[in-house]
Formats: sequence, structure tokens, C-alpha cells
Amino acid sequence: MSEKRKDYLSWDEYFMGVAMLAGMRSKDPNTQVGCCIVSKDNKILSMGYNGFPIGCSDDEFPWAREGGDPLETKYVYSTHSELNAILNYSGGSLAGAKLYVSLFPCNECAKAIIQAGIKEVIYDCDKYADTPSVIASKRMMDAAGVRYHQYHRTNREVKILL
Ligand SMILES: O=c1[nH]c(=O)n([C@H]2C[C@H](O)[C@@H](COP(=O)(O)O)O2)cc1CO
Ligand SMILES: [Zn+2]
Repeated sequence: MSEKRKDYLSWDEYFMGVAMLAGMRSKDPNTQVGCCIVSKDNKILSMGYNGFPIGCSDDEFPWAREGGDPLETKYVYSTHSELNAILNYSGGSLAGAKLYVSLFPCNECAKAIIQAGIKEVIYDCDKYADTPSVIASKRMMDAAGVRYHQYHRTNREVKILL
């Protein structure tokens, strides 16, 4: 009798992989972030990546990180992957859901995560851990009882021919 496959993706690999794939849609030249929101029973509810809002052209709005004029940087225009994933959900409540994201959520996304009732955050990179934004984010999630932990990389390489 043939046995079941052994090298299938774990739930964590699957959802973080989906988050990373969503991030590949980002036009941000410096940081591409992807997010996947999952129900308690492991069903994908929503996805998102960082980009400008609908109607704000990727070709007309600025992607610069710095410069004298803040209005000529991406920061005042880009919607973060986590907020996009929350806003993309049209199915009702996200209460009790888990959120997979390739970069630790900032303080603004933490507010949205908490208010949406999301209870667990699984993140990959935490490259802005020392910034006030991420420190504030962790403080709010700690206070609100949102658990967060880093994704354990398995270093599995996934090859998809597109
Ligand atoms: O939580 C986040 N989610 C998210 O989507 N982003 C996006 C906003 C920007 O487009 C980009 C950050 O750009 P940069 O690393 O160049 O500062 O990542 C940034 C954060 C910050 O942690
Ligand atoms: Zn954010």
C-alpha cells in the first residue's frame, strides 16, 4: 500500500509562503511585505501587500525613502501589507484570527490588528525592532493580549515554474 507524502508543506510554511508570495506583488523597490490572515481552523481569509491606495498610481506617486520634502516620499502614501489584508477582508469578523507577515507590524498596523480582534501574529523579519514604531507596536500588543512570535525558518526551497 502506498503511504502518504512526507515532504508536504507544514501549515506555517504554507501560510508564510503565501504571505511572501503576496509580497512579491509589491512595487516598493526597498522593502516588499506580504501578509496572510488565517482563521483559527487554518483557512485563509485574506491577503495583502504594501502599496499605494487604489487610484494612486504606482508610476506617479513617489517611491523615495528620503528627501527634503516628506510629500515626495512613499511613507505618507503607502498602505502597509497588514492593513491591506485587514481591509481586503469582506467576510465579516476577523476576531480570533492569526496573521502571518514577512515583517514585524508597525504601531499603526498593530492598532488595526488589535481593533480587528486578531489574536496571534507570526512574523519573519524584525529589521526595525529598535525603532519607536516597533517598540510601541509590541507594547500595545502586549497590553491587548495579542501574542506574537517569530516564524521558524525551515530553509525549504520552494520552486514554482510560472
Ligand atoms: O509593518 C510594516 N508593513 C509594511 O507593509 N511596511 C511597508 C511600508 C513601506 O512600503 C515598506 C518599508 O519601507 P522601508 O523599509 O524602505 O522603510 O514596507 C512597513 C512596515 C513597517 O514595519
Ligand atoms: Zn504597518
